[in-house]
Amino acid sequence: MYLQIAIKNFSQQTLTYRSHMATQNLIGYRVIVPFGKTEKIGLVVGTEPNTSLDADKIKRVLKTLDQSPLVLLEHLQFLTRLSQYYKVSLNQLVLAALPSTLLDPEYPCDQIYYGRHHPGQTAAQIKALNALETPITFTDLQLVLRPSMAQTLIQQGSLMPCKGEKKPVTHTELPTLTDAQKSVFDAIQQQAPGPHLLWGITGSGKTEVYIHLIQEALKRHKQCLIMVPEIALTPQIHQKIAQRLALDPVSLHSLQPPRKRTSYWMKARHGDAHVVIGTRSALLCPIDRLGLIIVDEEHSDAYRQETPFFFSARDAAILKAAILNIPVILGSATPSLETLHNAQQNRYHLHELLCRYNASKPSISLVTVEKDQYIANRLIPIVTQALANDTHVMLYIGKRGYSRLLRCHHCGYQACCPACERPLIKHQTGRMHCHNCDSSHPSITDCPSCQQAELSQYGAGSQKIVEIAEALWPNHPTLRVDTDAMNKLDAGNVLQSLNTAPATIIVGTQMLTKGHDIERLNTVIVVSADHMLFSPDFRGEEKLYAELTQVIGRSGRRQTPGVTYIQTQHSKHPLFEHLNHRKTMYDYLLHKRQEFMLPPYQYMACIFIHGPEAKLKYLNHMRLSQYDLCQIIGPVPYPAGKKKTHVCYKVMISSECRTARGQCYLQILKALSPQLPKTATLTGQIDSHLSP
Ligand SMILES: Nc1ncnc2c1ncn2[C@@H]1O[C@H](COP(=O)(O)OP(=O)(O)OP(=O)(O)O)[C@@H](O)[C@H]1O
Ligand SMILES: [Zn+2]
Repeated sequence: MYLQIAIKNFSQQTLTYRSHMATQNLIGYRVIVPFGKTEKIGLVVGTEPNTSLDADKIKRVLKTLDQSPLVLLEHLQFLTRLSQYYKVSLNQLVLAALPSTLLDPEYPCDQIYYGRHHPGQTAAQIKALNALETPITFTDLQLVLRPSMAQTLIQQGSLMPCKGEKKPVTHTELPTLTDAQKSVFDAIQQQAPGPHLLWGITGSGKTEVYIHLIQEALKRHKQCLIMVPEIALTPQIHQKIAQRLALDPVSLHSLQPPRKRTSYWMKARHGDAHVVIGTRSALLCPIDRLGLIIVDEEHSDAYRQETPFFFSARDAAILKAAILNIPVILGSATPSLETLHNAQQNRYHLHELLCRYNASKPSISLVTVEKDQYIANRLIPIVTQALANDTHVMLYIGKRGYSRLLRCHHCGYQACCPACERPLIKHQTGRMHCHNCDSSHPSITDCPSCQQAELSQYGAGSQKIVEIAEALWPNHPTLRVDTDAMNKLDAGNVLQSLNTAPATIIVGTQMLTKGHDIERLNTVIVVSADHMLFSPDFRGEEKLYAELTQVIGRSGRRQTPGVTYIQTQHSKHPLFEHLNHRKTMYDYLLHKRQEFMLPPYQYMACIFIHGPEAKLKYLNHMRLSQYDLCQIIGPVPYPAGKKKTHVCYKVMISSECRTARGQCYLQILKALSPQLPKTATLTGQIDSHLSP
């Protein structure tokens, strides 16, 4: 018997080994195998009775590590389907699905235990548990604890071997759903399984509906997965679920230290966590008794993973739910055009929540600003009054940094990133940063091109707005929320703490927009919305609509009505005209897509070729052959990113037929790869909507 084993190796393909067990089915088990002069841990993903390889050269597995499969068959089936759809190797997907410690040969491999607090533990036991870093192997456990203590903890279930069991759920009383929420809840219960779009305006209580659905799933001894687009949203939902359902959800995200992540992953895998909250990678965790998936803020681009391979966690969630035959809820106030289109075509069930819970819809005013003004004069007393009323004020600015452009008024020189040619952004530290490729450069004052003038600064980023706010309202704290100021997890915690903080001016970027439920925030000012009105990205308007709706939605979420002021120089733009009428807005956006033959009316894919400039010059003149039912554009030059000496080319494929698109994509990859120099890399994105 030959085994296909997923294992870290250069080819990124699974490797073949000979089984050491005659009869046992090892699919889903971890094994130790010889690898060159060392040994490695791999996961068995398939078996075959024969092989076309030279049988004498195939090495034998040394040892099985797990007592039961670590990855379930259904989950392997999901990963296989995902690999077929995104044309990514199964090996890569399996490696991404497992926490790194579980494949680390340095980590001794015997039975793994993880710690669990529960009532009735003595102070000494709690202390011992706290001192342990779990998950822990049996061997390590003997080294860290007295054998008698280890024994007791295992016996009483405070240290759980990774096997899985059904933990009882405590029944809690949930807030009563409103009639509208109840009818959505009932409809989902009746129509499950399959994809459901929950299109509910901001503050309509989508989270409350999720919690009721989770409670029902728990009663059926199922586990639930809630996906959030950003780590910043995990603390809030974690706290809400823990409180409402009296249980301890586990979170899975990339900012966790490896051991902690492994411990949580194990709890999810073995059924010990009733509710798992996570960002896109959580979807790859083989949750034992998964009965419900919720994809909150489904429209978010953060569900798209680009490296090391491309996939959309939202779309993958739909695939997973189909394989497991369970419901998947896509929730948003501003669904993506793809999802809405699918609902309109009856491929997804559609549920709507049109009113806020116990609050009115915030009002929107457009405010004209003069070119050199950052905050319109007429808004200043409004903010002052809001702060005096002990309420928070949000100044939303979609951009980080201090000033956005450095230009010479004499010769027109503009400071740009030497690597990717995007404008450099000045930060308060004085240095200039490229937000595209994350590089940092020393500041320049005089124009390096004509030496005739100092560079002038244009456009404000969040740092500048903080400076302005501090000067205007010196007696109130300002809080800057962007990726330069804090990491995403801290942002979530800081925003949570605002509920009890004095009246604060919150200045921030997109980290603020989605899902946050901040009390006493009634006044929101969008400092500038114009940067995306004329974006070259065909999704620019869709994104701006979502961004604005989400920002507006942060205000007035309790009794006092919210007011949003949008500062613009283009108040006649159709986007503003439809801003308050979601149906006509979506008609407007969808109509444009149909007219220009863009998604969701077309399926797209992109291929990127990265490499040294000299070696890829020939791509400038290359003509790719045409494929039936597909349009192909490129190769065309594309911004290259970090490496100065490298260039990038992009090929775009679009088709009305999904299968034709997929085949064409593979054929182009096949045609391109043998021609490329070794130093070049080829990557691809299926369903990618990157702007041309
Ligand atoms: N039936 C209910 N009973 C009690 N409180 C509710 C109910 N429905 C909603 N709420 C409260 O109303 C507020 C807004 O609800 P929630 O955060 O669920 O809205 P949402 O639709 O998820 O909004 P967003 O899209 O902006 O994230 C919350 O504080 C929530 O607890
Ligand atoms: Zn750059």
